Amino acid sequence: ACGSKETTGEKAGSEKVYKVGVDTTYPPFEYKDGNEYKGIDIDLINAIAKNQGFKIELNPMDFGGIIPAMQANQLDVAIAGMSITDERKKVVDFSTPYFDAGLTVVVKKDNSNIKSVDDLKGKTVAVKKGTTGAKFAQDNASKLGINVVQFNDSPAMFQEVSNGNADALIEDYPVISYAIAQKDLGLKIVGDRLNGDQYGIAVLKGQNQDVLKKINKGLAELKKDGTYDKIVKSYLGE
Ligand SMILES: NC(=O)CC[C@H](N)C(=O)O
Repeated sequence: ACGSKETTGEKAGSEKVYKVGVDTTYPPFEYKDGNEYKGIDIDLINAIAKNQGFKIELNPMDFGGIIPAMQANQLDVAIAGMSITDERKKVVDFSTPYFDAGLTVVVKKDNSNIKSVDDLKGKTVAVKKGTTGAKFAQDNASKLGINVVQFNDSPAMFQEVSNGNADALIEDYPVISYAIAQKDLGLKIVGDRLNGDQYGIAVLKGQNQDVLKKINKGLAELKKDGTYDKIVKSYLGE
């Protein structure tokens, strides 16, 4: 009876709840269904936290705000269909890759002039702020001769092409193919994937290394025991 009560109290009171940044609207990776957040990323981070015994709290926001929020110490972790890039590696540390994505060009279904990225000369291309798609468009704007317009979220960007205000958009292949399969957006994918982006879970560079280790360990265990495949299949089918 010497001090055990105090120790227990301290431990319970100081348990860290990791703040996890997620994209607001990015099915099948994250989306709101009623009051509940769902998606591959949501199920995955919950399963990792359960497997490794840490607590999380979801913080949905526009994708472009996630890395700035990490830098302002408002988030500990991010899982947001975030592509692993060398540029981002200067400010965040990534987990091992957990999903193969890659960028693709999307146009209106009845557009027969744009068959690939090479047909975009003189066209207006919609992108989402802070994404690898936005970076691709900006980096290649003069080479491709495109006019780039930016949006805060994917649905707004899709809408811009659906309603004819922009000629094309750039989005991650699994996201736009899921969106097109879910409902008729009047859009189609053209050409080959522009790159081989892979998704990673991020922490601020040099920070939260303990939880990053747990994330990698949890990810490996969930891949081995079939949980990872089960989660992906529950959204994407076979
Ligand atoms: N949530 C997103 O829109 C992510 C887009 C892209 N994978 C990126 O990392 O920039």
